[in-house]
Amino acid sequence: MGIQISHLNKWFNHYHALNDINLTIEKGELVALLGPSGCGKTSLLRIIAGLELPTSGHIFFENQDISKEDIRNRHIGYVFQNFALFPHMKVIDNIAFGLRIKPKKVRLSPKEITKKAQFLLEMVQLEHVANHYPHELSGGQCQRIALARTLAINPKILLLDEPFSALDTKVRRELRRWLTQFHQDIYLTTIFVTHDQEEAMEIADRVVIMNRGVIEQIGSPIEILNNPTNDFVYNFLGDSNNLRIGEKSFNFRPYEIDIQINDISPIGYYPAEVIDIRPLGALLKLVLKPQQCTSYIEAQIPKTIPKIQNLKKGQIIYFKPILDFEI
Ligand SMILES: Nc1ncnc2c1ncn2[C@@H]1O[C@H](COP(=O)(O)OP(=O)(O)OP(=O)(O)O)[C@@H](O)[C@H]1O
Repeated sequence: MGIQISHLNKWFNHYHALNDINLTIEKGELVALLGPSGCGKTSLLRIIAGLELPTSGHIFFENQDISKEDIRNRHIGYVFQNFALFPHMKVIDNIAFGLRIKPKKVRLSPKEITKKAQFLLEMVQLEHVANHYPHELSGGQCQRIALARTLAINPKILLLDEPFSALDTKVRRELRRWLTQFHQDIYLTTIFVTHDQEEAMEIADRVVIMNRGVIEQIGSPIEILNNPTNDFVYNFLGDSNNLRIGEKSFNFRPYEIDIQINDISPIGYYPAEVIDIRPLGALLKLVLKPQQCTSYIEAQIPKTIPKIQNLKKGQIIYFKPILDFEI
């Protein structure tokens, strides 16, 4: 189901938590709401779900204005951080629960309910834990069961509010990959709230960057990364060096830098002292102090580049920002 949000505002007493939000989400799209704590992501999600009413503005599901519609008529699946499974119920019964409590006239037969619950367990690739209890599962498995339990009621829209944020980094990475694949299979309109830019970039078709109740930019991960529309978006999307040398100012990412290790300065390069060298996955992170500046900058260079193999702290090297935009 497609979603359209038009001129939506939310005030909490005197606080303008959402300020003229306009957003169209296509059917089957996975959109991430990304922004710092308190920017209004959860408020927007809760208003879409019907848990909260907007102060003004409209929400349309497939061109139908549902702004005042009860939550039960919105056909929403909502999964959040620490989504609680019923601890005294086996996994399979947790998933079947929503189907079993439906009114009798629309309820499936017990056999059909079990079949559907098993199908959902297969979808989240956890058939083997059907008869386990929640406390016997890992955090990542619990969140996948939470998703299966939510999908059991056939939602038209899936809302995920920081569903992986309570998990450790490695599990989060696995679940991100898993979710992207899963979403491609089920093709369900999905809104994913996160404050983690890496997570948003990795899973979303489009990213909505929010800040203090307004939308700063909407675009695909590549569009946003390559063409940030303002300083907030640029700085929010990752580390950046803000460097002033004489009359010139540069903004560049730690990986947007070229390093030369020569005895004399190549044209267009600046001298800097190597302050620190740290491994960072496939990269080396260098902290540099440009000679004409008082502040430090950070450079990230592929570990395998031969010229940096024997780099030492205290050494003078030459650097040049690349892909920089000069101010
Ligand atoms: N029920 C409420 N009453 C008063 N203020 C609220 C209420 N809910 C949210 N707010 C305020 O609205 C702003 C946006 O909150 P919201 O939870 O939507 O932000 P968020 O981007 O989801 O943040 P986080 O990432 O920390 O969850 C915050 O300043 C918050 O204090």
